[in-house]
Amino acid sequence: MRIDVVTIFPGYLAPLREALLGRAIEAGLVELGVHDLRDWTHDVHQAVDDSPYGGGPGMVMRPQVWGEALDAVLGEEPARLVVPTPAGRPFTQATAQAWAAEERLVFACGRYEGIDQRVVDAYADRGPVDEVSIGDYVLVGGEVAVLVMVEAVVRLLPGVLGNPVSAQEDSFSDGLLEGPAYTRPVSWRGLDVPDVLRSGNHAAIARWRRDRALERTAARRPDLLDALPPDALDRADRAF
Ligand SMILES: CN1CCCC[C@@H]1Cn1ccc2ccc(-c3n[nH]c(N)c3C#N)cc21
Repeated sequence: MRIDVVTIFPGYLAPLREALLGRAIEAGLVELGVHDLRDWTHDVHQAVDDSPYGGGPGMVMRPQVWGEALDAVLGEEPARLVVPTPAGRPFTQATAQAWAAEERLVFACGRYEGIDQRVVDAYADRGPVDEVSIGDYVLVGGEVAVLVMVEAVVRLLPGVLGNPVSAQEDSFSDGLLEGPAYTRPVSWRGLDVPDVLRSGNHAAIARWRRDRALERTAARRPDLLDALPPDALDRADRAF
């Protein structure tokens, strides 16, 4: 997979070259290009924004600069263009799984009040464009959202995670939140690891973990339970 990111703050994306993602890049599993939007300005001030038509607070990012940048970065190769915005469709684990099958992702990081809408409209004729949000809160720009989305996608690529089973057993992968996890010591500050996890009874351990996941999901994210397909819960689950 090739990932390109266009931003006025390239340094914000430096964490993508650290740790797991950095190793994936070094292993050739991912190619990453980070591009400074101001490289496509032509004025001495390197202006990327202007006042909003219709008035209102703040500034809007200029379509001309974005058009030159995305024409250059996208080139003729097909790619999914992703534009983070609080007004976008929710980015979910299902989105990450779908995008993990893409050959190319290009992320356009907005700032100020956002990017002139005509940029999204113009590129919608050239390929898939997704306006997505990572959650119901307001950030200052798209860069942090790109860090989140790139990590969620790249970790799903074959060869990136040491233990591929992990990705299958994630929270959300089976529609439920993950239950609690424990490691040594068996007793810590008067708190003990649940006996079942030390029993060696794998069926009992699996049942206990499923029950804790159901319990946590019901308590914290009942919406996820409601969204499960009818056959997702077996008789033992329903008994819980
Ligand atoms: C605050 N300021 C005026 C109101 C509109 C947004 C703007 C800031 N801003 C500019 C570009 C940009 C991109 C993404 C996000 C963003 N916020 N929350 C999310 N879940 C996001 C995503 N994904 C915020 C952005």
